Amino acid sequence: RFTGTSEMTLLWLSRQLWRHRVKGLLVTLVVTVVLMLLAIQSLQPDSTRGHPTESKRRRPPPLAFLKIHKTGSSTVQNLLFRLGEKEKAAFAFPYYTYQFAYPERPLLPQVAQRQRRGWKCAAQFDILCSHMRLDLAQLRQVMPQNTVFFTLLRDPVRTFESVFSYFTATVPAFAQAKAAAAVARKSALSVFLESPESFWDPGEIRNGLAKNPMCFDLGLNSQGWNASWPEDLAQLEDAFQLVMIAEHFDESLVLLGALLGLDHEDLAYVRLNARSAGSVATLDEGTVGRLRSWNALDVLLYDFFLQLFWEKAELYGLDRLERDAALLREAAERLRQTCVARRGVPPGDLEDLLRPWQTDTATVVGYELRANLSQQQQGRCVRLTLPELQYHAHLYFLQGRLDSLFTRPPPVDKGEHGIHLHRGGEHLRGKDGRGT
Ligand SMILES: Nc1ncnc2c1ncn2[C@@H]1O[C@H](COP(=O)(O)OS(=O)(=O)O)[C@@H](OP(=O)(O)O)[C@H]1O
Repeated sequence: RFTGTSEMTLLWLSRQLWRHRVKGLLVTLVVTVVLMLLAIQSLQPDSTRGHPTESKRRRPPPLAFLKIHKTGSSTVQNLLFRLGEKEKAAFAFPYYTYQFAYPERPLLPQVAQRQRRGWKCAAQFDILCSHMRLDLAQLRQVMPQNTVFFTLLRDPVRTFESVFSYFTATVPAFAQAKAAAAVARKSALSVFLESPESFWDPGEIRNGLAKNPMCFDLGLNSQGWNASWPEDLAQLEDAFQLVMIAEHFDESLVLLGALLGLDHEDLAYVRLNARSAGSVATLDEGTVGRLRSWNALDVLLYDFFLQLFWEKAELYGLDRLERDAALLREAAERLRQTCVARRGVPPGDLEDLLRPWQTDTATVVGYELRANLSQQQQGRCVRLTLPELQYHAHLYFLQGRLDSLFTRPPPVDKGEHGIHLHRGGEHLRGKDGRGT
């Protein structure tokens, strides 16, 4: 796909990256950064698509999307990345990484640190959509006053199953259940659900996702029922102009489009970060019941916002919503037909640029693009399928920040090859918190 020296370097780097995937922490991080730089520089600029409304369209307001784990949030983030890149938006990114100090919440220091270090910073941010644990007060200080806040929820049973599968090795409560399951010769999830309390230490912050993960990401007290719950929900209802629902993804996007003045072409997407069928557990009725009871606050949260969602849908008009969702599906299907040769592609078959981050316990599939795309189509199609970490790296580069990674290092460990990396090299750390 890429030509000449760049192609040979890429091939070499690809092999190195794959070979050292598990053990080569610092070396691989350096390789990853260079690889991203080379590959991403090869992307053609996303030239405007020239549909009739393009020139007349008003610029969307500033946006803050709370990216809640395992709800379909990477699909929405990709859409915002594409939109923001086209509009030359200023992204409020975390410092050298893809998430805001998760699961801690020092959002402001992370943003301010960049400014202190002299990175090019716009007067105000247009889009914030990286993982964080919500802290409304800080978020309001970072983003302009007229920011539109929105987020996405997913059925709590499916969300937890996905969280468990993806983070089995890194959430301590899950890892302990996995160890016990190996002895009992059962699945880690079923062992965990038999007695979740016995694996769960609520004082361990890395266990945040182990119970009511959506509430946790929303910054709520997610450990159990508490008196402030109704008030907390009311605050969220106040703060978020839209809470989308993954089970009604297209309808949610139509409502988002109406809120932001976007059309179907802007909203077209492919489903990102999906696990292979083999990584998804089949849940019997008993397991579903146990999942719902362990995640009772997430169930309440979801039911509350599902009702609100339908109220918004009724205001929009249910028939109109279905019509517009059908048009969006058509636009998305056209784009998929143009771009995608094969979906559900296992990681080993994907080129590095398009390979989603993998964990030890879940296989995440991706897309193979059609051959013979024009340069313009290639730019658009690569962006459509570009996984979260790679797209972060690309936008960092565009905003002149990856450059700073090499020329203006923060206080650091000195990595191999004499290149300074931020401590632990979080910049391109994997989504389970380990290096690549
Ligand atoms: N459009 C749409 N509709 C419904 N569901 C979707 C959609 N896009 C992604 N997904 C599913 O969301 C899961 C990935 O979620 P995230 O991208 O939020 O994960 S992450 O926290 O950023 O790693 C992942 O779920 P699992 O496959 O069950 O793990 C995706 O399949």
